[in-house]
Amino acid sequence: MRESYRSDIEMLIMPDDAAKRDSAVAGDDVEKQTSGQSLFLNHDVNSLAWQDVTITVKNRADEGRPLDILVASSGIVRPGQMMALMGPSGSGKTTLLNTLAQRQAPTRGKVLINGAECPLTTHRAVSSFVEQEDTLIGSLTVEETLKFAAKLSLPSTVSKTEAYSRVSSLIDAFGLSNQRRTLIGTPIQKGISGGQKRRVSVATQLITGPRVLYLDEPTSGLDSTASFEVMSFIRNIAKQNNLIVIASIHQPSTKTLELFSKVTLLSKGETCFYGAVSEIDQYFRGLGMEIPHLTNPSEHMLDLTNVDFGPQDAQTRLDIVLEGWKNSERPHDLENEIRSLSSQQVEVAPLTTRPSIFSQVVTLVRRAFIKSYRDLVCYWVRVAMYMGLAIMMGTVWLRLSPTQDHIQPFINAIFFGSAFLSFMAVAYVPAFLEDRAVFVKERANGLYGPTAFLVTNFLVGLPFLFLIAFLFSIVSYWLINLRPDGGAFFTWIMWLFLDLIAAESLVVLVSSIFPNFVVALALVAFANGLWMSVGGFLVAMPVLNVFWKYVFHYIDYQAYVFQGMMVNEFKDRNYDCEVQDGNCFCMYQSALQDQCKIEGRAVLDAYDYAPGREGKWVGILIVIIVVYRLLGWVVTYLKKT
Ligand SMILES: Nc1ncnc2c1ncn2[C@@H]1O[C@H](COP(=O)(O)OP(=O)(O)OP(=O)(O)O)[C@@H](O)[C@H]1O
Repeated sequence: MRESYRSDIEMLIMPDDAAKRDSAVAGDDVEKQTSGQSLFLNHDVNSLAWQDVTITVKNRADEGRPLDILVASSGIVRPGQMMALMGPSGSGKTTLLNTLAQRQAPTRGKVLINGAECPLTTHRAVSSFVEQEDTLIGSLTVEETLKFAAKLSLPSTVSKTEAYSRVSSLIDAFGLSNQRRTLIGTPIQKGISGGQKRRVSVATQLITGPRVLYLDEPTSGLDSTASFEVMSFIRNIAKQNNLIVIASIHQPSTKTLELFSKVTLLSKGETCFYGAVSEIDQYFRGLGMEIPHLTNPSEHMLDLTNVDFGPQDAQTRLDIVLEGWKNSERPHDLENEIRSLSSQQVEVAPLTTRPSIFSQVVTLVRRAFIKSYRDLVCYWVRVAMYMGLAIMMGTVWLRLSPTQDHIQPFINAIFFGSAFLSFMAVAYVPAFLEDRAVFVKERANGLYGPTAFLVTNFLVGLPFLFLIAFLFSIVSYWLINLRPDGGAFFTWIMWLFLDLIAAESLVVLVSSIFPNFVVALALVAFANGLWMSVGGFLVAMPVLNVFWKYVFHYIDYQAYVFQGMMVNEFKDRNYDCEVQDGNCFCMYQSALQDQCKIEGRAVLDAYDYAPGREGKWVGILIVIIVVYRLLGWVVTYLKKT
């Protein structure tokens, strides 16, 4: 069942326009009117060409000797045209696409816009790159996804009305009007189809009105019908807006191939064919390699150029294709066509007015807020888990009494509460990695940087962690019967809150260094095990050997939380000693011994946790949190993938 989300948070995203849209853009009529209209007509870029582009790498398999993975590739694409980069796996499609998009510098040759080489900033300003993997946020609707993309990418000079109009036009142009308020979808909440997801991904890249669009395998993972649908929408938009589209594509169906204007066919980095789709048939017939009746031309071209899985004479056949290309007039004609391009620097407004970090953080916080209250797995399952833990703890250590035989269970409950809750932060690893994947993609597209990402992550985490600390404590604190005092209760919540922030900061740091689910999970679990062991409770400080003490104990955030909670429990509470046959036996010696009681401070003395140092411990915890976060920022800043 597809859920239709009435955008109750619309006012949050684009308040003015949500209201206007409700009155103005509600019906199908308007949708029909807007579809087919130009979204952002390209007036600036009249050609994208590449000339003799060669990429040489150090061959991993041959002691780093030079290896050409792309050899003297040339081509030209004009406005309204869509070019397919085709070839068998490993033929160099992605390498060429990345080079054209200036994500990779050519060893030799040039990439020209309007016949001239242009600076990277200009190229970025006029183009967009759609990655192979969709990294959409599953708990947002189609419309919200585009609105947030608009908010993050459009300069402040673009008015809200204009931004909304772009979003609306894109939704219509990509045939997503009926899915406007449907969720993208998560593993447990069904959303739009795979093809529709691809269309949303492409639409988000068109918000800024690029003139050139690069697509890395836009149809991968889609069946032939969905592939055709996705490419048809892109083709129509390219035609209507005079856009230049270049897509690497593996094996399009005949119908999908016909949507393209041109094809570059590669094998082992060399050009096998470059030209109009309509010329494929005639060209290969000329080589004596006619496309057999009822055979898909892409399949035929791949068969001719694939030497990995082809028949024994595959290499001979490929040599004929390569020779055929070199000996034809075509490379020469292409060279002349590129040379004849009148060199003219592209004029585009530099993106100097990007949204400020503050505005990016506000947008990202709003987006994360929506995600958090909709994404069951990410947040509510974790809340449920902590509540289960609270009930478990509260009932295992049920209603302890202030007597000496319950002193140890109290201490154990404090240790378990602080250590295990911190340990459970491992459950945050998948959610963080998911957010990070979205960030990596959005950063590559120039939307925002590590500061906005990590500040948002921190801010969004705070209320959630406070909620967990509060709900967990409200159940477990009173069931266990920890010191029954309002002030003590809120102090306990404060320690738990700091504990959870530190634990989550550790998750952010570790998962940023190792952005792999299993590795991050194992390392966070290991680190928590380490903090438990060296905290001073399981192995008393005088016994703990100097290595663990001086290298790890003093940076162990769990230790400060445990000490703080111990002081909170024992500082102002007295415990009854045991009376046997009228005699009083006290486990701890204190000033109240003559009243057959133990002063809680005597317990603290035994652990050397003198009250009065809580402020310092809170300070140390904050420093640990800040250091984790700063290190997380440094790693994220340096690590681009
Ligand atoms: N340092 C290197 N040493 C050896 N080979 C390399 C090196 N770097 C890249 N290659 C090879 O260059 C070729 C081009 O890779 P590219 O990813 O561009 O191909 P592709 O056509 O996009 O493949 P696919 O369809 O599988 O994505 C591959 O065969 C790759 O193994």
